[in-house]
Order: sequence, then structure tokens, then C-alpha cells
Amino acid sequence: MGVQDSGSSADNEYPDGSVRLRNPHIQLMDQDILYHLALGSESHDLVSMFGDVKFVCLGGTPKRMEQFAFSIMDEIGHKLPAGTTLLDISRYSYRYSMYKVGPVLAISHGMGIPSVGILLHEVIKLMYHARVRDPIFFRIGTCGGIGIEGGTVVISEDAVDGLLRPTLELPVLGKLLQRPAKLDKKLARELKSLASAEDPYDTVTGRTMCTYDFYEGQGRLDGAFCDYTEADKMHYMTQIHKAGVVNIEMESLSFAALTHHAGIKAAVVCVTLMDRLKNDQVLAPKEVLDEWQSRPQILVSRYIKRYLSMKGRLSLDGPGGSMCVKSPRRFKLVQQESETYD
Ligand SMILES: O=P(O)(O)O[C@@H]1C[C@H](O)[C@@H](CO)O1
Ligand SMILES: O=c1cc[nH]c(=O)[nH]1
Repeated sequence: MGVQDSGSSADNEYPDGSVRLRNPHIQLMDQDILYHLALGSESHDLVSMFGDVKFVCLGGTPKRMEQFAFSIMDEIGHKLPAGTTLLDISRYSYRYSMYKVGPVLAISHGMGIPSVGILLHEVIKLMYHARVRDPIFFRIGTCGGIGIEGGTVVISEDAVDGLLRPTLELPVLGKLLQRPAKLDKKLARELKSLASAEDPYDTVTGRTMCTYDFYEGQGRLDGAFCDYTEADKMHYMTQIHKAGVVNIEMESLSFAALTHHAGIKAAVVCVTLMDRLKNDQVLAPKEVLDEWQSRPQILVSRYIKRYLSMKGRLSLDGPGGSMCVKSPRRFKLVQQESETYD
């Protein structure tokens, strides 16, 4: 089966900017249960809960995405009513965590292509059911750098697999389905322009390799198994570096392919945890790693703030979030009226 290209993300969009579902079956269903998000098209009023979403930010861990939700709340001046706090909307799924701050959704995606792929199917359907128009998706992650120091921010120009192919492959009904993994080049350039000379770290753009494994799949010498030599590893690392690969992680291929197929603008911004030409293990202390992880978030926050200020929507107060209202006996989900950010 050849690579199915659905054109550029802009070509895929409906004229009103709504998200394209390339699945005729969904419209025929009485309800659509977004099982791993603990949401449903009949059980929840998805339009009023999520209709105002503009930015969907994904990252590996629930904690990172919770921290991002709190920090973006400060950055965009979003106020919660007194006595309330942010609530994990998908907490009863026990799979992913989801926070909503006005037009921003922050969701954890777990590790690897299968996990992010399942999430993207459901988040893209969520955008469709909620009638969100022209959402922008970001992955805010960590990675290993190649020839760059730990703590460097990498904005992906494109995503390739371990064989340097820019294609997501998935066996479907006994055949290999191939989808091009394309990211929005303009969005990547805009993000790069928001890196500041004052930042005490570098922000670079380049090709990202996405693998199916952290150890052997990324040519590490420190897994439980290793059938190659250090010289073999270094040869491979040098070859992929020459092919333009500046970092390696585990989700960009699926993220790029599924967002592109849905006509959604997307970017991947990751911080490097080490230079894989020098070592394999994550040696930086916890506090350093925590600060490094905030760097992609800072860049994406700048983009969101600039976007909202250009639209005159900064300093949001009141409506547009999901929150937890403390009552003496229980926590209650409060859904607020929606605004649109287009
Ligand atoms: O967003 P995260 O930090 O989860 O991204 C990378 C790729 C894998 O998910 C994980 C491996 O440590 O980190
Ligand atoms: O080396 C690394 C670091 C983080 N995530 C990865 O996938 N690889």
C-alpha cells in the first residue's frame, strides 16, 4: 500500500475551519464514547465544554501538563472564581489527564506512538464533536539531542522513523497503512522567532527521529539487552546526524501524521535531556530536569499569548474553563459558557 497523502493541512480544512473526520461511520452512530478521555458525545455537552478551544497542548506526563495548565493560566491572565481550582477532566479514565484553561487544553499522552495515537483519535473526534474551528496542536516533550547540549529546545521541522522515512506505518486489516508525517513549517518558523536572545539556552530547528523504543530503538548501550557495539551505535548516530536528525523521541511521527491527516496545524517542541553523541543515561539532577522541561512550555506559552493578544483576547477572566468548586462534601465539575477564539 502506498503512502496516502491527504495534501497540506490547509487543504484538508473545511472552509469554516472545522476539524475533518475522515470516517463516515461516526455520523451514523447514536453516540460516540471517547473511552480513554472519560467523555462522550451524548453524556457530555461537548460543544459547551470544549467549543472555545483553540490550542491543544500534549506532553508525556500528567504532572507536566498540570503544571503547564497552571502556568498558562497565569500567562494569559485567566482567572478562576474564588474557591475553585483546575480539575483533571479525564480523571475517571485513569489513562490520560486533561486540563482546560480558557482556550487552552493541556493533555498528557503517555509514552510512545500507540499511546499518543489512541489519544489523538479521541482528541480529534473531541474537536469535531465540539465544533472547534482551526485548532492548533503542540507536543511539548523531552528528547535526546544529537550533537547538542542537554537543555536545548528543539522545534521539529519534520519527523522520520528509525529508517529515516517520513511516514507513519500501521498494519490495518492485514495491510500496511502508510501516512505522511508532516508538520506545519510556518508554525515551526513562528515558534523559532519567539526564542529570545535573552533565553539562557539555545532553541534550534531540525529533523526529529521518532522511534518505537527508548533503549535499543534509540541505539542505547544501557538497556537490558544490546546486540551491537559502541562503534555500531556511534556510526548510526553520525549517519543520522548527517541526514539532519538533531533529536530523537517517541511520539512525533504519529503526532505529525494524524494531525496532518485531520488538517490540523501542529508543531513539536522538545527539550534535550542529553547529547546522545556523549552519553545515554539521564544524568542531570531532578531540579535541572524540571527546569529544562519548562523550556518548551515557555516557548509555546509565548506563541499562545502572542496569538491571543493579536486577537485582543488576552486577560481572559471568568468563563471558558473547567474547574473544581469546593463544597463541603464533594468536588463538582462546573462547566462554563464558551467563547470562540478564531
Ligand atoms: O513528552 P515525553 O517527555 O514523554 O517524551 C519523551 C518520549 C517518551 O514519551 C519519553 C521517554 O522517556 O519521553
Ligand atoms: O533520549 C531520550 C530522552 C527523552 N525521550 C526519548 O525518547 N529519548
